[in-house]
Amino acid sequence: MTQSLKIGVNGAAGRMGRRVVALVHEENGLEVGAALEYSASPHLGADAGELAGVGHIGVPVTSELGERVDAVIDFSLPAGLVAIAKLCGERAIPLVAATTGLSAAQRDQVLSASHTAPLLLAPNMSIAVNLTMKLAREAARVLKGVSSGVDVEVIERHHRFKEDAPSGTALKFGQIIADEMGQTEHVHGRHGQPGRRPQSEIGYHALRTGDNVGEHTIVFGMMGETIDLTVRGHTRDSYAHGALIAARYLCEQEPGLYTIEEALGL
Ligand SMILES: NC(=O)C1=CN([C@@H]2O[C@H](COP(=O)(O)OP(=O)(O)OC[C@H]3O[C@@H](n4cnc5c(N)ncnc54)[C@H](OP(=O)(O)O)[C@@H]3O)[C@@H](O)[C@H]2O)C=CC1
Ligand SMILES: O=C(O)C1=N[C@H](C(=O)O)C[C@H](O)C1
Repeated sequence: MTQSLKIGVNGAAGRMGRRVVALVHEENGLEVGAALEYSASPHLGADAGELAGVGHIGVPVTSELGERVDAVIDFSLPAGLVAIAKLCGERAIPLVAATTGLSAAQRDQVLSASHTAPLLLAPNMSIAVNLTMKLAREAARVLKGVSSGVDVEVIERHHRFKEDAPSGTALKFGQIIADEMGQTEHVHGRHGQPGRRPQSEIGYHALRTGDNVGEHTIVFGMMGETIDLTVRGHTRDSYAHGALIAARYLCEQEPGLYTIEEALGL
């Protein structure tokens, strides 16, 4: 019988971390190896399964990465991701890095783990979202030839507790489209008298309401017609499920940087 993969969950007491703990616990071939939080977390010592609502699993929340962890899944804060990436790099532990809102310097620090460990850094682990990114790339490729111009706007909605804006996913949608269409300016909201809209910009609009788990609409606005590409999360399990697939995938790879598209087979 093959041994289960032991998964460390960084940010284990958070909204995403709890769902990752629950899904790992329930999935054949995976078990929760460590439930990590920062050293001043009020949840230290609590049982991770009880926090996640799946009953006692005998894994206390801790700030120390234990001895036997086969892979780590991180949904925390930028500082938490930087710290766990350093550890994973030092110990050659595969890392699925899902935290968003990193500065350029923090991103570089995280990426350096890929020299010694398998690493996947993506702002969205959902199959539906990553498929929609492929559709957006294809739309941008075709529409860049429209002579009367195409206005691209990215609208995202998230829960009131989200700390970064716009979402990492919105920024990635924008980057994918700019890579195809060539926009050079990324404009965040508009007010006052910004004047006529130039073709060189992509606009971003971040809504924060209630308990929305994540919704993105990419608007391709033209003279005479509009395309809206929308993808909506219903529960956080769409992200958690993709992160589990990514962790299994990384456990079979050499050190290096991998994409969520590769892990999901898109
Ligand atoms: N890539 C993807 O598919 C997705 C990414 N995300 C991203 O994941 C991140 C977490 O989201 P969410 O779960 O909603 O946020 P939460 O705030 O609910 O969870 C984050 C958890 O990390 C803890 N934490 C804070 N600092 C550290 C640290 N240094 N080390 C370890 N843990 C720490 C927080 O503790 P405390 O509350 O005490 O500060 C909290 O328990 C966000 O950046 C979000 O954008 C979210 C969904 C999908
Ligand atoms: O904070 C969230 O909730 C989410 N964050 C990610 C992001 O910033 O793109 C992914 C998802 O939209 C949920």
